[in-house]
Amino acid sequence: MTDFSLSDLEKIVAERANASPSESYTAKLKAMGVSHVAKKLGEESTETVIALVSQDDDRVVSESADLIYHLLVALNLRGIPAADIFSELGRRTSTTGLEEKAARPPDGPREG
Ligand SMILES: N=c1c2ncn([C@@H]3O[C@H](COP(=O)(O)OP(=O)(O)OP(=O)(O)O)[C@@H](O)[C@H]3O)c2ncn1[C@@H]1O[C@H](COP(=O)(O)O)[C@@H](O)[C@H]1O
Repeated sequence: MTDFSLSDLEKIVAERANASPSESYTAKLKAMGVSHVAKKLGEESTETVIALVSQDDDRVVSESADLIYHLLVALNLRGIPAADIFSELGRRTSTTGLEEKAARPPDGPREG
């Protein structure tokens, strides 16, 4: 068990994004731009899926950590605080997943 949180990692990412790309993987990702980070996020997603269906628990944990780290970097580059994601998840707890899905527009992001 650890009390390390996603907010802690978000702060580290925000700080390291301003470091030199030669010293920081986060800064290197930032220098490559949001499209590159989005591509990396897709790769990490695929690796997580593969781990979930065919690899051991340690690998699932490792790939999930890679995925979450890259998502936090992507959000940082877009200037979106992780708190916005937590707020949205919190808002959704007032309804069931099936009700929330039914209330979504046919396609595209939801408003508000
Ligand atoms: N949590 C992470 C983290 N998870 C994964 N990774 C990196 O993400 C990469 C994922 O592996 P891949 O094989 O997909 O990528 P790669 O081949 O190494 O990289 P590319 O050449 O494809 O860009 C690895 O280089 C990992 O080191 C992370 N890098 C950094 N962090 C956190 O960010 C902090 C700051 O790191 P720096 O920015 O490097 O100082 C660290 O102390 C950690 O807390």
